[in-house]
This record gives sequence, C-alpha cells and structure tokens, in this order.
Amino acid sequence: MGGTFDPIHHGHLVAASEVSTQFDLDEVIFVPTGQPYMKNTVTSGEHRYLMTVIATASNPMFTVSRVDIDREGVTYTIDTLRDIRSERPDADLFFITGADAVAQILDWKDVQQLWDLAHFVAVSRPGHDLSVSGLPESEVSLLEVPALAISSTDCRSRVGRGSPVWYLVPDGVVQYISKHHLYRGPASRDETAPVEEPVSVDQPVSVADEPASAEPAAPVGSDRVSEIQ
Ligand SMILES: Nc1ncnc2c1ncn2[C@@H]1O[C@H](COP(=O)(O)OP(=O)(O)OP(=O)(O)O)[C@@H](O)[C@H]1O
Ligand SMILES: O=C(O)c1ccc[n+]([C@@H]2O[C@H](COP(=O)([O-])O)[C@@H](O)[C@H]2O)c1
Repeated sequence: MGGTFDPIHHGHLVAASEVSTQFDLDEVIFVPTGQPYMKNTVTSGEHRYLMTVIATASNPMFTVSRVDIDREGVTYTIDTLRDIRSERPDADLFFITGADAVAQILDWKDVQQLWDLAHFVAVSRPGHDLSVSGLPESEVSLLEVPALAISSTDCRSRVGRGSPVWYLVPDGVVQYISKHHLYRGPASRDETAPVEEPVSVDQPVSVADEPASAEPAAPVGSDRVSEIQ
C-alpha cells in the first residue's frame, strides 16, 4: 500500500486489513512515498516512515518499506513496484489504493506496464466514487471497506488548530506527532477548516495537553517502537 502517510491514520490501516483478509495476503507492505507526485509534503520522509512503523508495529503481517523514501526524485508507482519485485521475485504483488487515488491511475507513469507488475485493489472511501470508468476489470479489483471519513489533511489541520487526533490515528502516532512538534506551522493548516482556537507557531499545541483521564495507555508495540519514539 503506497501513500504519503502524512500522517498515517486508521483509514489506511482498516483498508489494508480488509484487503489483506479478502485477498488472503501473507503480508501488507506499507510504502511511504519519497517526494509524492503533484503533492506538497509538509513532513520529512523519515518522520512519515517512522510514524508508519509505529502504526503498524502491533500487526506482524504489516511491514514498512523504505524503497520510495530512499530513492531520489519524484515517487512513481512503476519504480515502487519494480523495487518491491526485485526484493520478492516470487511474490504475487497487489497494490492497494483508495477510490480517490485510483480515479487518477490512468494518468500514472507507464500505466500499461503497471498492470504487468501487480494486481490493483481499489478500496472505497467516503466522498469518493469507486466506480471509475475506463479501468480494466481484469487488472483492478474494487472492494468496499468500512467507511472511515479520515484524511491526513484533516489530521494535520486538527493538530494545527489544537484539536485532538486521538482515535483518528494510532496512539503511538499521536505521541510521535506531539513529541516531534509536527503539523504546528501555518502550512499544515487547512484554511477552509473552522478555526476553533487559533494557535501561534510558538504556542504549545493541545495534542500533548489532553486531560490526564483522556490519555490512553502506552500503545502496544515492539521494542523498535520505544526505541524510535
Ligand atoms: N479514509 C480512507 N479510506 C480509504 N482509503 C483511504 C483513506 N485515506 C486514504 N486512503 C487511501 O490511502 C492511500 C494513501 O493515502 P494518503 O497517504 O494520501 O492519505 P490521505 O488521507 O488521502 O492524505 P491527504 O489528505 O494528505 O491527501 C491512497 O490510495 C488513499 O486513497
Ligand atoms: O506513478 C504515478 O504516476 C503516481 C501518481 C500519483 C500517485 N501515485 C501513488 O499513489 C499512492 C497514493 O498517493 P497519495 O498521493 O494519495 O498518497 C502513492 O503510492 C503514490 O506514489 C503514483
């Protein structure tokens, strides 16, 4: 599953879990993009990679690949799939994508060659039509997944204006965002969103200031999570 993951949220995780079950996958590899195509990334690849590691650590079937963040230049899925293929020459590869992303797929780089490298699974997403016309049925499967109206844009915007992101993203990711002061600057805010309490860049933001009773216990995770946090 490729994505900017800025930050990774439960919409990504539920989609991956559903596809994994429905298609009887052995592993789901989350691949954070390097420099995403036509998208302004506000957070470094390393932060996005580590948040993805934290979010997936409790599921032994979930792994995270650095192939895109370690490759220079714009990330294209053709390169992602070639790299993953060279690491796993005998695997049947599936590429998981959401309804919004798959709507653009016919414009992706070398799209005809993409079909040879993987089978694509497009999942439903609130606010986006999954019945995209023109997609080759033999190459792209469509799957309805539980509807979670969560987006990374909204998560960044919420942090920027001091609203909680608990339960939208995994607990460890909330803690990582707070500890590393992510998404506090003006560039992270969605100017169309209602501003509840404007915060200045210097002002502490409330993700770290939830009432003690609202603070969940430390997330389940492996040693690598406590090391990187
Ligand atoms: N809530 C969701 N339900 C289903 N699929 C999703 C959901 N959120 C994201 N996806 C899919 O996951 C992949 C990675 O998404 P991405 O990292 O760009 O997150 P995003 O929430 O769309 O981010 P942003 O708001 O910054 O555009 C894309 O294929 C996207 O369509
Ligand atoms: O290959 C392309 O031309 C291409 C163009 C746009 C997006 N993608 C991939 O689609 C995935 C989801 O992208 P995004 O921007 O929604 O996070 C991610 O893995 C991107 O690298 C790929």
